[in-house]
Amino acid sequence: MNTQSKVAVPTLYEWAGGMEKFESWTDLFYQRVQEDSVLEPVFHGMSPDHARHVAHFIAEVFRGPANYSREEGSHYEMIHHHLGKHLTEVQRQRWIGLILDTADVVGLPDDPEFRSALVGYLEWGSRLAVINSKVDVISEPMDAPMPIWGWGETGGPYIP
Ligand code: HEM
Repeated sequence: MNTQSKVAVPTLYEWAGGMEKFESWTDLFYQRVQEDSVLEPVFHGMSPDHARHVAHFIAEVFRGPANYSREEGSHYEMIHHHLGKHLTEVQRQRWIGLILDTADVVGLPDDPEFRSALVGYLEWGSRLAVINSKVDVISEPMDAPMPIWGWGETGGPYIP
């Protein structure tokens, strides 16, 4: 019997393991970026807060606490960071490959439902980052809301 409907469905943030998990993920990812020949030039000289801000951004999108939008930026500002960077598809694919590999290294959940949602979000967000990097002005309003991501159509969380 499928008992899923009788239990509260966790958010992606909760299922991932909370803020420490997001922070350890992006910390290690941006350390590895600095050793990657394709990505190092893209992120050369990035702010020491970069990894933490990206962790807080994704955690908030996954329905975690609003650290990013309360203290560190907004959806509009996040887009602004990508403007005029002229990111390429080769760089995006390396970014996706490395961040997913790092998800395995730090032990983010690897069940099919979570990974489907994670990959869906990273594909969506990274493609928008590339699109935004080709323009110099943002078409979104300054008060554009943060995106919200959920389990999607897979019906998660995965129950073995
Ligand atoms: C889901 C996908 C993505 C998210 C959520 C995201 C999020 C962010 C955030 C929050 C910042 C601001 C960091 C800060 O405040 O210091 C930022 C900056 C930046 N991102 Fe992304 N990003 C994504 C994809 C990408 C991709 C695919 C690339 C390149 C391949 C990229 C390149 C950059 C660069 C170059 C900056 C500016 C770094 C600097 O301050 O020098 N981003 N991103």
